Amino acid sequence: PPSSLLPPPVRPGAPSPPPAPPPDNASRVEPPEAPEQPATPGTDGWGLASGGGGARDSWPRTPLAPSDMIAAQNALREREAQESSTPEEDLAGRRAANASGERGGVVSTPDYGEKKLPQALIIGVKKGGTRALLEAIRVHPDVRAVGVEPHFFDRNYEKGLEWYRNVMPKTLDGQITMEKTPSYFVTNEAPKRIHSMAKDIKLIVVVRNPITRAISDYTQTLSKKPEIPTFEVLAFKNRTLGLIDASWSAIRIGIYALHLENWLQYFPLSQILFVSGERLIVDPAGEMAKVQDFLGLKRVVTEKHFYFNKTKGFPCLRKPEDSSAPRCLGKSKGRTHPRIDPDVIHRLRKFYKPFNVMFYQMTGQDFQWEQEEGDK
Ligand SMILES: Nc1ncnc2c1ncn2[C@@H]1O[C@H](COP(=O)(O)OS(=O)(=O)O)[C@@H](OP(=O)(O)O)[C@H]1O
Repeated sequence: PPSSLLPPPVRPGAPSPPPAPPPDNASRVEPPEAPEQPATPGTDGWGLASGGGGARDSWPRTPLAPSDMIAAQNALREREAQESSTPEEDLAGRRAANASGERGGVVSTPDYGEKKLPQALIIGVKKGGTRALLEAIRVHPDVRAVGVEPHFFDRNYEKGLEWYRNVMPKTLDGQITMEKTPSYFVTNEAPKRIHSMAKDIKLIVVVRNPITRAISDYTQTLSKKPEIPTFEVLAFKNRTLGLIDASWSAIRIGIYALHLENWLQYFPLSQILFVSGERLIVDPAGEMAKVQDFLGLKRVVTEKHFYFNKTKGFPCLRKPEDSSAPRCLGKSKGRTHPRIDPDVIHRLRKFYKPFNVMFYQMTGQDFQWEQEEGDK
């Protein structure tokens, strides 16, 4: 199997506990609740939440790398751990949406009901399109989702299930509670922990061409830390020999077959939905139909909820007539990727191909990444 081609993953040390997230602060619907689990004093509580899959949660580099590389990589990792994928950063026009007390075209339910543990999770992948998916599915009146990433099963697990439940929005009978934390997909302990909470939970993974995903991941880091080495430098253990550094998290996260193997020890394939990150952009309604079917929901989110915003280059959620606020994701999505040396792309294609093929076999879905240019 492809995993035998890889160096064994190095287990990271226990991460330091991050600040506690506030309750559903992304609910665009209801008036804010009094925080039962306030953010740690002196921190912003949320701004430091990872965009998911940062190296801290997964795969530090091997000690074989030269020391200067390790220093650069450590710096990188620290920065990745500080990446944010909060709705504040991701969503344009959220305040306006809040002010109008409206929720993606669906009139909100007031703050009734009770907080429940999630019945469905978006577990990955980082930079796959997870924010777009969450924002689209929460338009559905039978879905309530926490907008921020709770990172319960990777960083906050010791806080316990009651803490986790408190992070969730209140739901009415029949509504599904959801959250997204893209780093779960690459967290070794996550499947076991999630299984012990709810073995019938539904899991959603948004996957994207691993090469594009890696470049997107790198671009995010670069935007915060312009002095990091080039993608080409970080991608190789030995460029002359063409040896890809599979321990760099940007590369490692894209070895989907490897991570999936871990999930399949605990969950049947039928409990996992794989959403194409590429199709989520070109046919959001089509992908949302699959998501709603998988969740056992009526197909409420359809073509009429989306329009293609040419300026952004992405689909955005349509607003109801009485509101002018845009519902496109913010500027942290759709950053311009740096141009990567075509030889490096070529080498990465060769590297990922066996893993991609294995992933297609495991899932029974062909995501057609071999047909793509590489970085799109
Ligand atoms: N509708 C819409 N609007 C904007 N962006 C969209 C959309 N659908 C998918 N995408 C793609 O989502 C990519 C970011 O993925 P994530 O939201 O999973 O990132 S994160 O892990 O939460 O940081 C982001 O990656 P980059 O383009 O590389 O920034 C987008 O390509």
